[in-house]
Amino acid sequence: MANNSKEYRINTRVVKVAHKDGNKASIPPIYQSTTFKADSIGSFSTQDYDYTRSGNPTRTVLQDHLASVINCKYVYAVNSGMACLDVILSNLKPNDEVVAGEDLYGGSYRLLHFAERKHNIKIKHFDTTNLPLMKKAITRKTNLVLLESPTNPLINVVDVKAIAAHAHAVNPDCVVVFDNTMMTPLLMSPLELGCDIHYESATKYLNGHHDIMAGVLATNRDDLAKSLFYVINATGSGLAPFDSWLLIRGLKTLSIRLEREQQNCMKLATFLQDKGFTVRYTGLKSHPQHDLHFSQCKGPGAVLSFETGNVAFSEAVIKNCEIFSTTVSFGSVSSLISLPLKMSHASIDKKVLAERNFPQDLIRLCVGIEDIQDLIDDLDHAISLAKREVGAKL
Ligand SMILES: Cc1ncc(COP(=O)(O)O)c(C=O)c1O
Ligand SMILES: N[C@@H](CCSC[C@H](N)C(=O)O)C(=O)O
Repeated sequence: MANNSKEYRINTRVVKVAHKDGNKASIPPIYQSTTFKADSIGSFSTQDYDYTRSGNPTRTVLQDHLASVINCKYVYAVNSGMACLDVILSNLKPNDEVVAGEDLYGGSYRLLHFAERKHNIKIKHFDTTNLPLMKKAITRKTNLVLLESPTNPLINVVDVKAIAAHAHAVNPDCVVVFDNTMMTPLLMSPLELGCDIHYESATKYLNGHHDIMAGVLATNRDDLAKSLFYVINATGSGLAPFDSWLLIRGLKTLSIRLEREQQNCMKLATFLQDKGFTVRYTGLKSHPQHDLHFSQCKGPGAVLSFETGNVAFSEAVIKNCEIFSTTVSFGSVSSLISLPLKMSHASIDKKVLAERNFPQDLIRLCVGIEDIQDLIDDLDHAISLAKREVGAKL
């Protein structure tokens, strides 16, 4: 895969989309075509494009662009973040063992256990923040390790370098996979920390406008690239041309969006902490893994969660917000608020959530680019109304 602008810094690479167009269009054209003509029957098998499931020029521009942003050898764009994990799991064999976090995004948890039931894969969950425990859990029998950091929505931080190094030391064939949805390539480089596959839901920050579903898989390993592409082509999960084009467009503003979202998020975290709530955000010095986070990331991201101590109160805060809309997802220019237990993480069995002490009152904020004073006023107003409605002494 071409990596044309490696010499530039990431904030430039994210804007500079390399492409060749016969008409010198400044923006890459959308090849809204499922098929491509063969010069002759003989040339069919050697031409770059024959059928969009196998490859499409707009998707190629996106993938090359992302390879430049991520600074890696191979990128594949697929039709959702979950499709990334599905493609990865499709390469496992019956009885293969997966070690994953117990604090994973709800949809990832659901897909892992679907694969366990359907393909007879063994899934083991551990507290990934506990390094000695992880070192015991990952053995020579472990075929795949799945990590997320900071986790969604508990904002727990994982020592990625140490876990990847251990996994490869005990089993050189173990594939270490990292879900980088919360950080993006701008804030974290999982491949440089020793992971074999970096994937993320491009539905979130990479696109940034909540108008497409997409996923991105990145690797430097030739063997893994081959097996990932095999599944994408065989199953048809490659990203459609128009969505690829929209993602190219969205990506160009990633760096300024993220900068503003992080500034806003930091101010909201401080505001909520000053109000007396228990805030989970790596940008706060009070986060127990603040230093570990900043040893592997360039910023805190723009998702925080906080506990109020009272489920009814949390629900009332959410209901009374006006700018923060009650919506799942994150990474968009607009701010969102949600109750993970009943929304983004509702796909995890209630019993499992209870066993893991998942806070029922946990509110998640996904911070956008609006005026910070309006965001603070919106939350402040919602908190005041909630106090009146629920009568909580907070
Ligand atoms: C951390 C994380 N990974 C993966 C996904 C899945 O992405 P998608 O919704 O694009 O399938 C999500 C959210 O949906 C997520 O929050
Ligand atoms: N109904 C959806 C819920 C998606 S949650 C999306 C996002 N990852 C988040 O954390 O908000 C489902 O069943 O997957």
